[in-house]
Amino acid sequence: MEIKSGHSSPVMTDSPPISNSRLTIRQNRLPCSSAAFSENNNLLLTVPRKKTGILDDVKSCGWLDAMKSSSPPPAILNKDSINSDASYREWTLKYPSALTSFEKIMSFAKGKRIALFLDYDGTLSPIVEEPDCAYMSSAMRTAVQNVAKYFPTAIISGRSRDKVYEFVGLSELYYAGSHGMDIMSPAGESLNHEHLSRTVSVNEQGKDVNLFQPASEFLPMIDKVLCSLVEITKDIKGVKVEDNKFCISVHYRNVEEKNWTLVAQRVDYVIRTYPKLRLTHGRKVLEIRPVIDWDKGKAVTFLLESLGLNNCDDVLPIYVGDDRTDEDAFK
Ligand SMILES: O=P(O)(O)OC[C@H]1O[C@H](O[C@H]2O[C@H](CO)[C@@H](O)[C@H](O)[C@H]2O)[C@H](O)[C@@H](O)[C@@H]1O
Repeated sequence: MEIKSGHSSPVMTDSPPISNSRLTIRQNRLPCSSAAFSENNNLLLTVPRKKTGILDDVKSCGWLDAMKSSSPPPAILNKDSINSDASYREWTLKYPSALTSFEKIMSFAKGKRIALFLDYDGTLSPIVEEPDCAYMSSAMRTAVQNVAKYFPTAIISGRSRDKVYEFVGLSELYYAGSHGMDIMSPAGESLNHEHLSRTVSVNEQGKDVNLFQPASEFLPMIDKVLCSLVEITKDIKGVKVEDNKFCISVHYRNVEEKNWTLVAQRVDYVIRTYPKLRLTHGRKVLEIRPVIDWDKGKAVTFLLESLGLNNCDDVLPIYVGDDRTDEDAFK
């Protein structure tokens, strides 16, 4: 995709966002050398550091626990075991499924204009071992296509926008990749925002589309970190480092559990030298992204404002998602 013209940047901030700050890392710069690292795997344990990085959490087990619990084991996904799991039952009382109140939602939606926001992984596609194979079914694609005939519909994903577009393949949708940091309108639709400006680009079919990329200045840094992460994790079997354009995913789903600490240590080693990057945690994945005041929730608000659907009593935005990063949008 080729950028045709540039406009001013959106507001950015160096302060960590309120949400998702649980894994924010702020540490002193240290030289990063993968050669030195691979010569001595214990190097990290000998480097003095401030008590704010993931390594400290790993040492005190908190991080490892978080890594273990970041995706429920298959047993808990079984219907019978869900019913017999007391803590899960208790949780569902506090957070009941929207589907059990479907009639209520339908009557609430009556006469309202709906805007639909959909997460991709775990929502439109099943969670699978290999991230590159998380295909959505054609039945799901048809359902999304049908709903988009009636309501503005957007996919909001942690993946790169290109990748999620490749999976979904519907040109009539809005796409927000990289956890909302890369927003694209369908051809012929604009992203009109009162305060934030967008760029005009050309899509694969040669048609004009609008882009909004609040983290574009971080691209060179992200590219550098991507290379370092690939290099520093290459000897850990099962690690996959995924380029999500404005953010990076380090997958450990296929890594032996005994090596999870090692994955955390290596990621910490690279990231600690970049105070402008932060770390969040998804389903068996560590996600590295720029410290800007932007997330899936901000992307949803931006789209509602661009569509002229904010602050209207007759608008019902609906967000469907399954992961921690979706909580920013639920809020
Ligand atoms: O915001 P999303 O669309 O939900 O994307 C979040 C991450 O999803 C992908 O990883 C997850 O799904 C994979 C495929 O099922 C699975 O193998 C992995 O363990 C999950 O974490 C994607 O690969 C990441 O880049 C996204 O950030």
